[in-house]
Amino acid sequence: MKILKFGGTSVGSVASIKALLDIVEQECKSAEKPIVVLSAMSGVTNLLTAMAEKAALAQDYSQELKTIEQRHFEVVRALLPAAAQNPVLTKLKICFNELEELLQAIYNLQELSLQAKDLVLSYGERCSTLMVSHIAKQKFAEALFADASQLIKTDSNFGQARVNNQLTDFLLRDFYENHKDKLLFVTGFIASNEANRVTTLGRGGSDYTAAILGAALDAEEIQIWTDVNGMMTADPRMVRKAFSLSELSYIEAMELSYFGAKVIYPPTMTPAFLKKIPIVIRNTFEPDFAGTYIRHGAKPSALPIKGISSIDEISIINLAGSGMVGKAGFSGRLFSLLSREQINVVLITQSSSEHSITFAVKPADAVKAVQLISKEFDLELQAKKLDAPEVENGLAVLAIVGENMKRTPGISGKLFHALGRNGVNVHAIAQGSSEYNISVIIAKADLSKAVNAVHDAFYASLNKTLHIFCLGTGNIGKTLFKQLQVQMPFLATNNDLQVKVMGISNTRKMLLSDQGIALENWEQSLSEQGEPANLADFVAQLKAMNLPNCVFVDNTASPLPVPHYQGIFESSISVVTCNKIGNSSSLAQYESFKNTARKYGVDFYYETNVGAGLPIIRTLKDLMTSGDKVARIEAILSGTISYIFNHFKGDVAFHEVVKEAQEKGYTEPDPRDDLNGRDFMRKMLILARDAGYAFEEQDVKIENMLPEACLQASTVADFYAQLEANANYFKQLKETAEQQQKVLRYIGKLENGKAEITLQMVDENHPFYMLSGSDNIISFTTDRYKERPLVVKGPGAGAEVTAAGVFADIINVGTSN
Ligand SMILES: NC(=O)C1=CN([C@@H]2O[C@H](COP(=O)(O)OP(=O)(O)OC[C@H]3O[C@@H](n4cnc5c(N)ncnc54)[C@H](O)[C@@H]3O)[C@@H](O)[C@H]2O)C=CC1
Ligand SMILES: N[C@@H](CC=O)C(=O)O
Ligand code: NA
Repeated sequence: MKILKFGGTSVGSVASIKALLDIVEQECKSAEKPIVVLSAMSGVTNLLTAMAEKAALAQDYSQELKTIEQRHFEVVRALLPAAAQNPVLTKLKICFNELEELLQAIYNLQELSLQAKDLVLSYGERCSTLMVSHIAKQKFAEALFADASQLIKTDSNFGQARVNNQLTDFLLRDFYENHKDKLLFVTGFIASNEANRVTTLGRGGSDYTAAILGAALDAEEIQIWTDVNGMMTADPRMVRKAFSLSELSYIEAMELSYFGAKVIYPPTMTPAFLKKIPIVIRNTFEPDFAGTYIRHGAKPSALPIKGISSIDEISIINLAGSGMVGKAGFSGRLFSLLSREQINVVLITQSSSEHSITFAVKPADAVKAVQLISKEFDLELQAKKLDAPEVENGLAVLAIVGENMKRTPGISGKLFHALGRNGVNVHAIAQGSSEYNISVIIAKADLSKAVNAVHDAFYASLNKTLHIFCLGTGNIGKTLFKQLQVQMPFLATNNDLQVKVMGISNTRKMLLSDQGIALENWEQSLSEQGEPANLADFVAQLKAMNLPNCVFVDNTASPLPVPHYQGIFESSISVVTCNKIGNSSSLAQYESFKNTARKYGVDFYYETNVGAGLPIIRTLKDLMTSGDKVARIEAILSGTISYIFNHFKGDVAFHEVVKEAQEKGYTEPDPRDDLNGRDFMRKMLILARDAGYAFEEQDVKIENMLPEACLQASTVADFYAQLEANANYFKQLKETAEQQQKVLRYIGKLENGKAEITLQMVDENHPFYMLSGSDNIISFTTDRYKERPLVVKGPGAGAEVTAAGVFADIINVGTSN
């Protein structure tokens, strides 16, 4: 025989009751009839509580009473034929009249005892079960209403009564023996004490009723029918990727439901565990879904943890003082005091020196706990053997749960890495000695980010989500979006990575979306849904989203985003940038970015600052971190000038080649920055700094290759006009080189603590002679690459290769998370 328990949402509406009866009908096809246990209609227990509290304050509660009546009557009218309605409505009306009298008595006394409250609450289950059992009679003539307050016996701990198992088992077996032929509909949640006063089994106690029945009657299975697909890896309202678990052990289910996963009431597990009766959690609204099995000998899963649970509101109390050291009775006194006063301690941690204890309670209990402690330990406080208790509010608990944890090393490492990497500060840690649960206390504001980050860390096969925020939708920004869009399926399959663009801004518009922006039509979304751009707001909003695994991508050529990097790092967000301004401004700022990123455990990647996508920054970093010493760097690092010199041939005019370079996307947004050597200077400066030189801008000497009038041009149009006007100067330069069978090269050199960029004519013996297109070339002469330098060469400008470099940096953040 099976026990089928239906929760509040399953008896909450006409449609759900129909679904419930279909499920019961299906079960009735098996050899033995099931026993059905029901909760109150959803929301009714809350209404009953509110009414009782109002009555005790002599306030009007008639509206709530009317609502409860109407909800029951509506169901009866919808599900029973007219002729069958009256007897049921009458029975319900009698119940509501009794309830009203009871509330009137509370109103008159202006006093609400726990006993009276239990009696008020009992009407929820009694009315719903009475109603459903009568509706069921239409399908099953043998349907019978059974009031569990006559069958389950408890002590007099009203509100959370403890079951007298022996007597209860006896009564239940006896009742079942005599009613085996009936289809029993039993009230959940309620019981009675020795004096036959109604008691309740604690909030969510209908699950417990099902387990008590199951254990007493040796049921083959206890089914808990609810409105979700079983127990999930995390709260699906917080973690979109949470998924249903197919199987759990009793202990895992207990640990998961203790913190938050309110799918099953934790005490339910004990009777089922003792009798090894499987519990299965199923969804009334998706009856075909197999649900979650909680059973003895549950197969250990391949996953190191089963789930993540949380409590979103908690306070911690810190107790410290010399009086606690070695005092065996101290914790005993403390915790029996709290238990006596019904303060539930959620978690405890104690330092090994025994000098301090931290424990967590519900915020509503924190003040009371401090008062009780202050009174109980008055002497110790006065003698300064104990410091005044400290309360910290606004906290949450996150716990990872799983039996496999104790067999798998590195679990806590992974947990703390995910938290640290995302800037989640841990206030306290507790690990059960069972090692089924590691709990951390964190700020409530960080909970959602933390649960998502931890979920991503442990369920890697589900694809980790990298949240990116992009500034700049120009040449590079646009190309990056195209590349990302094409590559997304590959990343999901091969890198277990999902890249979501959460925000885009240019100088005109900005758009942030917590769902992510689809890259197929980002331009349309930005123009139609975007707000006027405001950089400070954009940064403030992306920080406030407090998402895990975040990257800020600066694809602008503007100085304005740069001052925000610092605060972005401090919010534990990585930065990827092709904008050279950040790293080539003051040395102090360059160092501060590096140090802050390191301090907050995030990445700062800027490969495209030098040589676009060519692996130059990375190569230098590898040389430096492996202890090599750079003796000399020689390089051509302006793709634009390289292109110009490679194409300034024959009759073509200089300014026309410059124009071509701009049209091909090699130049800076302002081509003057390339031709006046400024862009090259920035690259040399960044390289010098990465090679360990404390350089400022003026330490890189630039040999100017333009006539003065070109340098003085005040607009880009004027610049082109001046290039044209000085055509002869460039022509001469070219011809001089050609006459000597040489080519023009703009070459940077860093050696002996000096950096310079010079215009040179080189012959075919020079290693930089053979270049084409927008090629960059760099040679590193180091302690280890002494005889023959390490050379990197290839296209060093252009939207495709630059966006690809930014892309690779983003993925490197994703995979180092
Ligand atoms: N073109 C190339 O081959 C390479 C370019 N880079 C760098 O790439 C960066 C971008 O270059 P392009 O895409 O060609 O520039 P672009 O001028 O085409 O685009 C710049 C974008 O940044 C946006 N922007 C500017 N200031 C902004 C602000 N304060 N807030 C929000 N958005 C802002 C603009 O609206 C525009 O969408 C530059 O820093 C450049 O040095 C780096 C390596 C190679
Ligand atoms: N404008 C730059 C682009 C790469 O940084 C160049 O020409 O090299
Ligand atoms: Na590069």
